[in-house]
This record gives sequence, C-alpha cells and structure tokens, in this order.
Amino acid sequence: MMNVVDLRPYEEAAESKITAVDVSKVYSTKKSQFTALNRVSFHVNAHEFVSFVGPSGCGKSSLLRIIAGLESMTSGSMSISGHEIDGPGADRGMVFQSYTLFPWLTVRENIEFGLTLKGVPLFEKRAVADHFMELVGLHKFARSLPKELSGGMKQRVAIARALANNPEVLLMDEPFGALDPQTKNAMQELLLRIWEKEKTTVVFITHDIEEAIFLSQRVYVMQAHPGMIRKEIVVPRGLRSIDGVKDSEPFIKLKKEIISLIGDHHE
Ligand SMILES: Nc1ncnc2c1ncn2[C@@H]1O[C@H](COP(=O)(O)OP(=O)(O)OP(=O)(O)O)[C@@H](O)[C@H]1O
Repeated sequence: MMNVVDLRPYEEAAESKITAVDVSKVYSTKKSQFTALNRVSFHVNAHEFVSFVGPSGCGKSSLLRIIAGLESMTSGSMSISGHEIDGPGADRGMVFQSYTLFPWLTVRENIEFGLTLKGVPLFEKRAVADHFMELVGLHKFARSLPKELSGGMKQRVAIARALANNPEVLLMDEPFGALDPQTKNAMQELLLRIWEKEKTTVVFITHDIEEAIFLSQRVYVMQAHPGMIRKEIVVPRGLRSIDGVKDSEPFIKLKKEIISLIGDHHE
C-alpha cells in the first residue's frame, strides 16, 4: 500500500478549543418566554483571542455564562476540547466586570485560592502565585488586601487568580468596563502581553468595539432581539496590539463597519 503524506501546513489544522452549534437560550417565566440567544454557532481555536461585541441585551453575558457552565442552554451543543459542557469546571477561568476578589484575603491568598482548594502543596502554590504576581506586576502588593487596591489592580489580581489555576480557556466578561480610559488602555496592553506569553485561549465579551478590534484575532459581531451572530470578522494583523493603531485609518474604517452592523439592528 502506498504511503500518503499530508503536506498541508499546520495552520490549516488549527485545533478547535470551543465549538458551539446552534446554541439557543430561552428564559421562561410563568407568563412569558424570551429568546436571548437564537441558534448561535461559533468556534474558538486553541490559543486564539476571540471577542464578542454587540448591543446591550444581545446575549453576550448569557453566552459566556453558558461556556462557563453557569447557565444551561435551551438547545444546541457546546463543547470544550471535544467534551460537552455540563457545568462549571477548572478548565475554564473567569474574570468579571465587577470585582470578585475575596475581601478578607490578601493578594497572594486570592491568587492561591483555587490551588489551596485543590490541595496543591505549599511550595508549589507559592511558586505559581509568585509567577503570576510578577506577570501582572503586583509582587510588591502580595500582602495587601483588595480594599487597598485600585480598580485596575483588583482586575490584575482577578486575571492572575484565574490563570493560576492553569485553565484551558480564559473567559472575560467586560473585565475593563468599570475602569477609567487610561487604566483600561494599560490593562488591554497587559492582557495582550500575558496572552502572548501564556498562550491562553481567550474569549472576551465587550460592548467596546475599539477594545474588541485592538485585542482580538477574530470578532463575532452580535445583534439583539433575538441574540444572534451577525458577522464574523477576522482582524488584520496590523490593526492589533500596536501603539497608536486606534487612530489609524484602517482601524477607524473597521470600527465604523462594526458600528454600522450593530447600528442597523438597534431598536
Ligand atoms: N435570568 C434571566 N431571566 C430572564 N431574562 C434574562 C435573564 N438573564 C438575561 N435575560 C435577558 O436576556 C437578554 C440577554 O441578556 P445578557 O445579559 O446575556 O445580554 P448582554 O448582551 O450581556 O447585555 P449587557 O451588555 O447589557 O450586559 C436580555 O434581554 C436580558 O434581559
């Protein structure tokens, strides 16, 4: 028998980390039913940075909560590395907009929290926390309590805490939404540096179109009523993560394209 040699480049065989097929979510009360997501299909490859943007109420948070396993879907299927999602798991780390640190724990203890639960030995736990405190630039604040930190610093702890558990996917729900513009820019740059270094797969929810283009390799543009994916946009390399790029003509052009996609479907 002849040997068949596969000459396709590796890029073509990118491993799909998250696969969603026809995911629908209907919220039901005794009196009414509301379709928050209608047959949403998408994929996220391993090590990819993918954002979902869309108007308020298009179902972005519902979608992320379904990926996180915090919410069930009404129909459809969603899998991570080929395994159907049926609840929360350590393979997914989450960072929310609202600060979710434990107020009574120090920065180090917050970052070590998941490892403590898993029974990771002290020596290893310390080393992991040290690595991630260094990564987010908070090693000098190891003993501080959350109330002593600014909003940006709290989110840096939240990112470090999520990554310390070595998740396969980092799920981020408007993590920089409550920050002032300057801190937000600094956090975006930090996140990209972390992503490049750690090679984490990131799913990022935002209603900030600029943020989505700047951070992502691909953007899914959503529409509301019912929540659906309107368009998938592959962000050209030159528009991402480059200082000053947000003021460039191609960046503004893409931003306008997404605004008009979303605008067409505003109420
Ligand atoms: N538990 C719930 N019960 C009933 N309806 C809900 C529930 N959660 C969300 N919804 C509705 O589903 C729709 C989608 O909500 P979701 O929070 O996912 O949207 P979103 O795009 O994240 O919005 P925003 O940007 O405003 O946070 C909204 O109209 C919301 O009112």
